[in-house]
Amino acid sequence: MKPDLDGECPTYPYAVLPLKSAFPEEDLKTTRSGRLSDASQLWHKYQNKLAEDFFRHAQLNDDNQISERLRESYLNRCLLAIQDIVISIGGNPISQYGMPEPSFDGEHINRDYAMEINYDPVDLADILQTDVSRLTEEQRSIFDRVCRSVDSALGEMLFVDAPGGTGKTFLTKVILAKVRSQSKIALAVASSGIAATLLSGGKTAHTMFKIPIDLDRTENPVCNISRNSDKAKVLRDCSLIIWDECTMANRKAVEAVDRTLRDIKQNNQPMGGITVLFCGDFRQTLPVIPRGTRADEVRACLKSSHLWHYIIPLHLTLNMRAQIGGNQNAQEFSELLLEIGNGVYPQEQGKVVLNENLCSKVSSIRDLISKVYGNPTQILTCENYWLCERAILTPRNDQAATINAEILSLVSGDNVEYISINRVMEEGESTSYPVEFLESLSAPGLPAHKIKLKIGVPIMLLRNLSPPKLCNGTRLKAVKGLWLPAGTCGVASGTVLLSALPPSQLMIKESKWTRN
Ligand SMILES: Nc1ncnc2c1ncn2[C@@H]1O[C@H](COP(=O)(O)OP(=O)(O)OP(=O)(O)O)[C@@H](O)[C@H]1O
Repeated sequence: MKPDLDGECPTYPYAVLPLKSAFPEEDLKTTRSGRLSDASQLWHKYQNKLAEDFFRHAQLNDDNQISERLRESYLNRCLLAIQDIVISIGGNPISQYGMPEPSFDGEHINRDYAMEINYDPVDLADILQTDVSRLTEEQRSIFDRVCRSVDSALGEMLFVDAPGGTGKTFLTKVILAKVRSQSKIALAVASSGIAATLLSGGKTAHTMFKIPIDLDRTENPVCNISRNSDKAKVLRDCSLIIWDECTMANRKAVEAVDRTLRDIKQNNQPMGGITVLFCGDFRQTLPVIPRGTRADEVRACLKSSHLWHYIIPLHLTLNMRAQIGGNQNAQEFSELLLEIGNGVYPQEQGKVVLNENLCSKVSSIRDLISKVYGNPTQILTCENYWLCERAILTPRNDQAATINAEILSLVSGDNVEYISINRVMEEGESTSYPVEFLESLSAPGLPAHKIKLKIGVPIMLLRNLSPPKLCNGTRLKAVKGLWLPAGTCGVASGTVLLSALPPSQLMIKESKWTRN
């Protein structure tokens, strides 16, 4: 929810924003600050329209007219669903924004289940109508193979080896639409939050399957899902799982899911007999093992799992990104990436040298910045799409800090400095952990002790404080309110997110920081 920046109480249920187009403009009475003035009146006027999907399900199930009692019950379910969205965005129930309070009496709604079966049939039909005929021959053959496995409940495990740009996202979207259009459950997961946002209904594998964080604690980890839970019901009825970026997943995570599914489905086939489509590219990043060697990474990857023997490999080879753009350099670049990934591209002292036609060489960080952003002052006024099209990537945090400092110095405006709390939780330990030591720590996935921001500069979110929308790696832009605890940001892809990030208490267990 929007923080109370200009002295008025927050009254706008922002979750209704996506539904805005459903309401006639004249009914969207807003206050001077752009907030909805009477959400309750809007609900009473449009409740039947908003609850259409719930009524449709009731009619499909009961095959007759809905009684008044049932109608009330479905309206209540609709309110509960809206409340879920509002809470996921702002953390407050809808009654705080003037909407009627939904009742929980006698209702047990399996929200996980409802989410997986409530895909809009019109959207699914649209995808199928436009995209199935566009599949290339190799995409079509994988599509047919997966559909056959789902239709005949073969419970196969398939792996699509898909180098970047070969149309894996496009293909998985069509497969998901096909299976969901048959009123079956198809779950879409990815190993990273950013990849999950590209999948329809996608979640990270850890969230979906409640995979334990510390996989090394036990030899045979299992997921934290009990047989009688709501989640277990979803998994029991699931027909297909698509797992993107499986090549980055620790094999123990996949094995934990396998054990859990066998148990929940009481079926000793791999993955409890559910068809699973793994996607990924072993030429790209393998599982990250902190301070691990190359051998540790290889040992942790899916290919080293006993499950790999059951997996049927399939391949996407045609680079659609290069094909569609018709850009010769894009084709050459995709071939070069494959050669590097396959380890056959020549190296000079452990480094690869790129052809001049595929890159521009720069001699300093300032040159690099001007190559990417032109005059950095335009960052302040540029459109979000311009910012979305450019980024500077670097493998190390210290290099990122240097580049950030340089860009900040070139952009006009005042620096606002944020400093993390630099005290230990147990006062008695303060002599072992002096302030200077705490300030020098640089934890993975967390900002440094001191960060500087200016209005308008792009920021990358390091921690998913509010998944799935704000997952790790989401790019934000500081738009106003930098004096707030953590600023008010807009998502760089265009949607303005009116949300103050809550102060968090995070605990990091890192043996390298234990002082003797
Ligand atoms: N059969 C197709 N017909 C038309 N366009 C396609 C087809 N397959 C893929 N594309 C387009 O090609 C581009 C690359 O596809 P996509 O993003 O699915 O690839 P990807 O393998 O997921 O890439 P990456 O791994 O780099 O994210 C996209 O613009 C996509 O819309």
